[in-house]
Amino acid sequence: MNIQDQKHLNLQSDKSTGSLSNQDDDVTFIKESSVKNLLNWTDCVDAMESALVAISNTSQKSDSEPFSSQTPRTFTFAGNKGVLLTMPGYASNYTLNSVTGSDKKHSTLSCKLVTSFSGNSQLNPAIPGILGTILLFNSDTGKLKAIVDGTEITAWRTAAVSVVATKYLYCDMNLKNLDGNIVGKELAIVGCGTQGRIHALAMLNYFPNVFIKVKLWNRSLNRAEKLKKELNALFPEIIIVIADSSILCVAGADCVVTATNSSQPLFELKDLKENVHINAIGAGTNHHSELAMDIYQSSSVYIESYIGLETELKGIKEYVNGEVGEIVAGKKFLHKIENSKNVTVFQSMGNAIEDGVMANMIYQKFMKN
Ligand SMILES: NC(=O)C1=CN([C@@H]2O[C@H](COP(=O)(O)OP(=O)(O)OC[C@H]3O[C@@H](n4cnc5c(N)ncnc54)[C@H](O)[C@@H]3O)[C@@H](O)[C@H]2O)C=CC1
Ligand SMILES: O=C(O)C1=NCCCC1
Repeated sequence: MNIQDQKHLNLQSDKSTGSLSNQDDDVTFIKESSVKNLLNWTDCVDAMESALVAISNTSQKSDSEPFSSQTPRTFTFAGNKGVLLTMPGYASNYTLNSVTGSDKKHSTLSCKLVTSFSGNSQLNPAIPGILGTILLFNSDTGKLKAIVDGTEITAWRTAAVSVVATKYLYCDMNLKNLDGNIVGKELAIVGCGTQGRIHALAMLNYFPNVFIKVKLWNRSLNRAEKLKKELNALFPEIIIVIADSSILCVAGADCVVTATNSSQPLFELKDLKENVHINAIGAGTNHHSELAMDIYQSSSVYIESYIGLETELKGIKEYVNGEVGEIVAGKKFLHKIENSKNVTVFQSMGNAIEDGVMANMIYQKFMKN
């Protein structure tokens, strides 16, 4: 039997081996196509809102409040070809409102193993540069309970976290005119690979009727053209254009997503209009190389976790105003910088708690089916 087709993967049922033995010990394997079938933006954004709140609470203060614990992720380099990251985390007392209701509290112990090999896009056929697997453990016994494909989850959870950040950090998101009409906004997608594409889909699906125009830029034109075609088919009412440069892409935009491997800034503060919100996703030599330093210096900057800040975002540490989860939970108000262009930046990095919460959300839906 093809292992991919099994719902439950009995790792070993022979007692003589001393390994896993009965029904309760079955390890559930959730393959990529099953994960894809169970993903939707409402559930993902709802789950990521819970995850971000749990991230911002790092100790247990009561029996009911969400909290989490995690260590900095590790990086094992495979020469100069790529890297393997391990991302362990524990999240407790969080809810998955849209999936299991607001009364059910979840606890998740997990570890994502994820590789990043940027050369994968040059293979024939190409495969994703970021490939992940998430291990879910029983959080009472520590026993492995599920292996969930993490490639699609990584893409969706990153975009869903950006949606939450946009919802809470983009001050201009209440877009009604005095006459009650919505003011059409412009979205710029800088980098049209896996992350650029999924961010475009997330933003346009989650904020319907907000964006009337999307500008795309990619280093190689064919990727921008491919995304334009896909978006035209899905959102015929929205104007989709390809920009000639990253600077022209962000000019006049209200909301920007950067999702490249660029080690050099793709634009500066002067290239942006006022009140812009930026979701900076990609990583070059470090995680904040896509935006010029003057943007961080004069914007309200939010991240997922202070843990990542210490280890991976040292270069912008002094400009960070808080975690998105602190704003979501109402622990902090959005920081305003006087006499500035009122730009907000969500500096994304990826976080183990997001992966654990997403994998559990998928697991809950999978087991219901
Ligand atoms: N913040 C987070 O949680 C996550 C961040 N990432 C990061 O996001 C970035 C994009 O990832 P994917 O979309 O999966 O990769 P991808 O390979 O599918 O797309 C990358 C895009 O960036 C463009 N690009 C590459 N080098 C460039 C350069 N020097 N200048 C301008 N454009 C360049 C390519 O043309 C391509 O379209 C990567 O840096 C990755 O590490 C990925 C997953 C999660
Ligand atoms: O959080 C993740 O997953 C990743 N972040 C940075 C790039 C590799 C994947």
